[in-house]
Amino acid sequence: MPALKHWLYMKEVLIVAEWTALKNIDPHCFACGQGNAHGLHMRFFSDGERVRSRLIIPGHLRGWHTLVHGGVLATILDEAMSWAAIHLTGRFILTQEMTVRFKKPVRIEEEVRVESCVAERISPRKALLKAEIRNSSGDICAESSGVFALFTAEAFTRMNLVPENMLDAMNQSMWRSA
Ligand SMILES: CCCCCCCCCCCCCC(=O)SCCNC(=O)CCNC(=O)[C@H](O)C(C)(C)COP(=O)(O)OP(=O)(O)OC[C@H]1O[C@@H](n2cnc3c(N)ncnc32)[C@H](O)[C@@H]1OP(=O)(O)O
Repeated sequence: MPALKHWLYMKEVLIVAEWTALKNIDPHCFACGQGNAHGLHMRFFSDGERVRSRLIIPGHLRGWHTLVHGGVLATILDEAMSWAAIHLTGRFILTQEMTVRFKKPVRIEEEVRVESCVAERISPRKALLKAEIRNSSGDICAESSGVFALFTAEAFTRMNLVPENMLDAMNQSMWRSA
């Protein structure tokens, strides 16, 4: 294989290897459920330090005219921080608090990219997450930070939020790649 072709091939292999698709658990989740007819159908990828997703926000989620509703952007940020919290800390999570800064309008039907990471492991039970949404020009349109409560599988079971059989299934597959 000529050197340039080989280099491009290796680059592609590395890029694919760098960002691994994360396994989806709940098909009904508004943000990541692939079976939710009204949802955002987000799919997530991780490089081990960050989590990211690309999506086109459907027209029915608009606020003003062709602009995406701010609450929808907050949901996207919350979801991205949640997946980062789960995958990068290896814990079940609940969003405890979050702040959002809306910096530029986002248009419906435009591709956006969201990226998130753990900014600080505050304690064994708490982490600070950050996320940002960029438009197709690469501008940061919204950014967030949030405190997430972290739970072991046993502690999350005690919270009684998700049926135990579903939690078991999640616990077995959540930390693996798709
Ligand atoms: C594949 C991966 C993806 C999978 C798909 C899913 C996608 C993701 C879905 C994304 C969805 C998006 C995300 C969403 O939208 S999550 C939905 C939105 N968020 C919520 O509903 C959170 C509601 N808030 C609370 O429940 C509390 O405020 C929390 C729990 C967050 C903090 O409460 P706080 O800090 O004020 O604590 P406390 O002093 O009151 O404690 C009371 C008791 O609670 C227990 N307790 C509390 N914290 C922990 C802990 N960390 N480990 C173990 N136990 C814990 C413990 O018994 C404690 O008593 P003690 O024993 O300490 O004395």
